[in-house]
Order: sequence, then C-alpha cells, then structure tokens
Amino acid sequence: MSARILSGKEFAAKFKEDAAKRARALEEKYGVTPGLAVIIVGEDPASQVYVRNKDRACQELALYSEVIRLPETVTEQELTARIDELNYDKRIHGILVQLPLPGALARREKEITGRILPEKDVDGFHPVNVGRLVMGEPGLVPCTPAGCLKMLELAGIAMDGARAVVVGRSNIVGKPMASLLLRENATVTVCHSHTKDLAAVTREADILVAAVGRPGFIRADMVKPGATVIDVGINRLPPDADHPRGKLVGDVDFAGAAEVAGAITPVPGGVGLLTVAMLMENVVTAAACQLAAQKD
Ligand SMILES: Nc1nc2c(c(=O)[nH]1)N[C@@H](CN(C=O)c1ccc(C(=O)N[C@@H](CCC(=O)O)C(=O)O)cc1)CN2
Repeated sequence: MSARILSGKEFAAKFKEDAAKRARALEEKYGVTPGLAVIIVGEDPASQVYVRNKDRACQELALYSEVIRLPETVTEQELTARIDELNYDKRIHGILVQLPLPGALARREKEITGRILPEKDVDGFHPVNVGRLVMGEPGLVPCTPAGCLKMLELAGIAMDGARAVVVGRSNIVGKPMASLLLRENATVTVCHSHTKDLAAVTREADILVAAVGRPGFIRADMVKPGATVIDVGINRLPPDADHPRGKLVGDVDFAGAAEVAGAITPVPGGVGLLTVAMLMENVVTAAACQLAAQKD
C-alpha cells in the first residue's frame, strides 16, 4: 500500500475543537449556548446509533441538545407541528430530522425536512440552502460533503484547477459535493448510472469521490495513479463467521485502490466520522448567524 491514509478520526477531532472554540466565543459575546434538536422517528437501529452519537458530540462540546423520539405511527401533521415548535424555540439554533424516515413518511421527506426554517436547517437540505450553495453564497451545507471539503483543505489537497469526478448524484452527497468542488475552482464531472465508460471518466480524476452505495464499486483500475480517493459509501455486507453484524465496507475496493492512489479515506474510520463533527460546526454557524441577526 502506498497511499496516504486520510483518517476521519484525526480530522473530526480538529473540526470539533474548532466548533467548541467558536461556541465558547458565542457564549462570551451573547451569553447563549448553541443548541441542537434531533428528531428521530421509529426504531431503525443504525439511525439510533447516529442520533446517540450526535447527542454525545453535543455533550462533549458542551452544546445544548434535545433528542425528540417519535413513534413510527406519528402522522406527518404531528411531525411538522413538532418542527414548528422547534422553529420558534429560542434555545434551539439547529434542527434535523434523522433519515431515512419510516414507511409512508419516507415519500414526504422533502416536505418534512423543508418545514425546518432555512436558518435552523443544519443538514443543509432546505431548498433555500441548496440554492445558496449552487449560487456560491454562504449558507448551511450538508454535513458529509462539507466535512469532505474541509478535510481536503486541511490535508493540503489542491482543488483549484484539479479534475474532480463525483460518482453518485444524491441530494445529500453527490450534488452538494460537486457544487463545493466547483466553488473551489475544480473542473467537476458528476457520473451516475447512465454514464458511458465510467472507468475512462474516473481515470481522469485528480480527486475521485465515490458516493453510490455499492460495495467495492470503484476498482483499482478506475483510479488515476496519485489521485485522492474519497469514499463516502457505508455498506454493510451480509453477516459471516468473522463479522456477525456484517462487515462495513465503502464503495471503493480499498486494498486495490490504495496501491494506486496518492491519498485515500478508509471505511470505517473515514468520512463517516466527519459527518457528526461537521454537524457541530453547522450548529455553531447557525447559532452565530441567528444571534447576530437578533442583535441588529
Ligand atoms: N438527517 C440526516 N440523516 C442522515 C445523514 C445526515 O447527514 N443527516 N447521514 C447518514 C447517517 N449519519 C448521520 O446522520 C452518519 C453515518 C455514518 C457515520 C459514521 O460515523 N460512520 C462510521 C461507521 C459507523 C458504523 O459503524 O456504523 C464510519 O464511516 O467510520 C456517522 C453519521 C444517513 N442519515
């Protein structure tokens, strides 16, 4: 293996340290602690873990945190009424609804997350924040791509003028990642299931981002020698004797790609860890904007 390993743990620690410093500065200036409310509907085990980690990160950084647990029988009206209460709650500067939503609510995800006021939308999913990102204006940016970008900056990976290829066009990762790289003056290509000769396109990439949700989809022969490979996939394989819960793997064949790439993120221990750390930064950013606006 020759590639530099970009460890999510190290970068996440730095992001949290930055967020904690900014939170303390806000407390000194305004006497207010930034606050996050997370809404979780149903009992999905992975979501329970992620929500617990978000609450723990708030405790670690001494931010105010509320977790609202709703049964999967909750109606859309009850859920949006809860969001409305939080929209007007002065202790809460950031709100998110943990995804995926269960059952019929999943089909209403856009309407439900769009109910959160744009200034409290710490997931960056609201159309106003999406528009700001596409227009290159300041706003709240989805945590995983925002974390990837900050990691690339801190790791000293040149983005200006680089050829960047994003594989996957989801609203949560692929599209915002492409907008962020474009904002950094990269030449960006977004690939998807209809892309012809995908390997020829990915082999052009100085920065290759994989966000398709398919284990080992990016093989070593699809990577340009020396490229930076960011693996956003989190896939659980079927259980086996060594991994009774199923092994966690990314979208990249890590062992093969690490022989070719210049730098690569592992799974687990890569960009997944940046998601919660970046959320803390978004909560503090949201609080800073709201408190400054209240002062005017
Ligand atoms: N409202 C949201 N819902 C979801 C988001 C999101 O950003 N906002 N992202 C994912 C889940 N997620 C956070 O919510 C998340 C996923 C993965 C990790 C992480 O730390 N991954 C670890 C492995 C963890 C494991 O063992 O399962 C890693 O990659 O090393 C953190 C947060 C979907 N829903």
